[in-house]
Amino acid sequence: MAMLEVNNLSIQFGGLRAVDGFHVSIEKGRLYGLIGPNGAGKTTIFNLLTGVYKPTEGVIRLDGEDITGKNTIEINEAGIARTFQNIRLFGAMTVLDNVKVGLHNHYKYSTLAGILRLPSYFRKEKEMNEKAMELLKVFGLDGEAEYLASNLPYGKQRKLEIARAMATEPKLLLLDEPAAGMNPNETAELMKTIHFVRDNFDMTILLIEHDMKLVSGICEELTVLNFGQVLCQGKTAEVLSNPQVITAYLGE
Ligand SMILES: Nc1ncnc2c1ncn2[C@@H]1O[C@H](COP(=O)(O)OP(=O)(O)OP(=O)(O)O)[C@@H](O)[C@H]1O
Repeated sequence: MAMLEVNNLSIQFGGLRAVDGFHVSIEKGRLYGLIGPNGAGKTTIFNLLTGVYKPTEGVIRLDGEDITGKNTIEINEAGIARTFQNIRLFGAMTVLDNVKVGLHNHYKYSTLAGILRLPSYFRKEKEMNEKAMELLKVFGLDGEAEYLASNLPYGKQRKLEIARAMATEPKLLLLDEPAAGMNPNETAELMKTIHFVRDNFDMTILLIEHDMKLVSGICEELTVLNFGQVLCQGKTAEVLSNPQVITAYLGE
């Protein structure tokens, strides 16, 4: 069974059909790319998959569960986590606290226990600190745990965003243009991080990216989107040599 199965997904904004009959099937553990020209509908698809928008038509299944029409919190709990085109960290919070925000789905204590500082509150806080530090270690950020997130260099902020998404223990990780604004060294480091996440967490990853070096370097399969519709789908090398794809996207 596919980890993500999408059929006939569509959304209309006024007269514009921004996503039109989108379909994809992504196996567990796959590193999958979604590419296409500006305005093709890629981010709108992420917004549909994460419940920001409700589709006009279509079905979304995650690991066999129909999640169509659920809200963002329900979808995160069902197992989809994402990062954004423009990094959205809590800049005034520490690196550690940013990861702990992601852990809150799994570590719940009552408001009363929090206000009264009951033993159960301290126990959960200690567990969360340990778990968050473990994750930061995995991402090589444990040395900066007490830094303010906004003080990290750009490449590390991206890593932290991925670490925070991973703290929610997702089944599917969505990365929206993770290499945007990165220099070549940062992009190379990011490619290692994405591979590492896939291999170590057995994670299924769907990413939107314009950097073709990253796309051809790490994506095993691709969907090319054009004017909201699937133009081409399949193994990366085959898709990138497809004449229609070269005309619509790569040759621009
Ligand atoms: N909330 C909205 N209301 C109206 N139109 C929208 C809305 N969100 C997106 N669109 C339109 O839908 C189309 C697809 O936009 P989207 O941001 O998904 O493209 P994209 O492929 O992610 O582009 P880029 O590569 O530039 O990020 C665009 O024409 C955009 O203007």
